[in-house]
Order: sequence, then structure tokens, then C-alpha cells
Amino acid sequence: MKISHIEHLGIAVKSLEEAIPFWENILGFKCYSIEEVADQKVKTAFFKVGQTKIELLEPTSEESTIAKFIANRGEGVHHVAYAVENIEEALAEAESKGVRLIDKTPRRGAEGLTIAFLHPKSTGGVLTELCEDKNGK
Ligand SMILES: C[C@@H](C(=O)O)C(=O)SCCNC(=O)CCNC(=O)[C@H](O)C(C)(C)COP(=O)(O)OP(=O)(O)OC[C@H]1O[C@@H](n2cnc3c(N)ncnc32)[C@H](O)[C@@H]1OP(=O)(O)O
Ligand SMILES: [Co+2]
Repeated sequence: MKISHIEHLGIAVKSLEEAIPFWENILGFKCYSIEEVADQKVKTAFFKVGQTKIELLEPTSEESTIAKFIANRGEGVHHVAYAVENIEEALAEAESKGVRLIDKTPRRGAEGLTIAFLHPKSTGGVLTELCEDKNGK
């Protein structure tokens, strides 16, 4: 598949309010967007880091995958997201090569991106998100 760069790293946190000061006051990044993604039951906070971004993820419900992740493994790195040229083609290619898809059809993610996840059990233990920016296409 054609990947241009790491779109973002997703980090699970219990509370955005409690997490953001480390990223702003210690690392010196500016949180430029806070957005709820109801479909994923998360509230996100974004920081630009050169070409890529950090996405902090706070669960908005006990059924959120982020709430389950924090309960089982604690706060920390949750997923790596790659910018792909064509998400439908990328998913078809991954599936044809035996990768287990979480999303067979892309969904709407934060920042208006079109996203889909690959299962960590078939990606070497790293939950993998594919993103395509279809805005303006
Ligand atoms: C807003 C949006 C955006 O960027 O635009 C986002 O990022 S939304 C970000 C939040 N949304 C998502 O994550 C959606 C995709 N994720 C999912 O559907 C789920 O989290 C799954 C990855 C399928 C895991 O769900 P499941 O109910 O199976 O959880 P589980 O706790 O039973 O875990 C099953 C096995 O997967 C492992 N596992 C769970 N989450 C993992 C993760 N993030 N990275 C690596 N491994 C992980 C567990 O340790 C366990 O392994 P063992 O069996 O060996 O113990
Ligand atoms: Co993400």
C-alpha cells in the first residue's frame, strides 16, 4: 500500500484535562483541537509534531475501547496511524494478504479523516489505523 507518513500516534489517557499540561507545559506543544468522535466513544486532543501528530484519547463511555484498554493495560500508546493514498485499496490489499480487518468499510474519524483499523493480533501486536484525507477530493 502507499503510505506517505505517520498521520498520528494515538495515546490512551483517563482524562484530557489531566494529561494536556504535560504535553503543553513540559514538551511545549500547543493543543490545537479538542474533538469528540461519538462513533468511537472518545474525546480527542491533537498536537502537531512536525509532519505528524499526537492524538490523546479519553473514553466518553465505559463501553469505549479506550476505557477497556486503560482498565486492562493502563494509560499509554494505543495505536499507530498511517496516512494512505487510497484507504479502500489499502484495506483490500491488507485483507488479501491475510491481515484481519477490524473495519471492512472505512468510518469517519477525527479531523474529517476517513479511517479503518487493522487488528493487533495480525500486525505484530500494534493496533494499526489507516487514514485517508478525502477532504477536497
Ligand atoms: C478518533 C479516531 C481517529 O484517530 O480519528 C481514533 O483513533 S479512535 C481510537 C479508539 N478506537 C479503536 O481503537 C477502534 C479499534 N479497536 C478495536 O476495535 C478494539 O480495541 C480491539 C483492538 C479489537 C480490541 O478489542 P477487544 O474487545 O477484542 O479487546 P480485548 O481487551 O479483549 O483485547 C483482545 C486482545 O487484543 C489486545 N489489544 C487490545 N487493544 C490493543 C491495542 N490498542 N494495541 C495492542 N493490542 C491490543 C489485548 O491485549 C488482547 O490481547 P490478549 O488476548 O493477548 O490479552
Ligand atoms: Co487515531
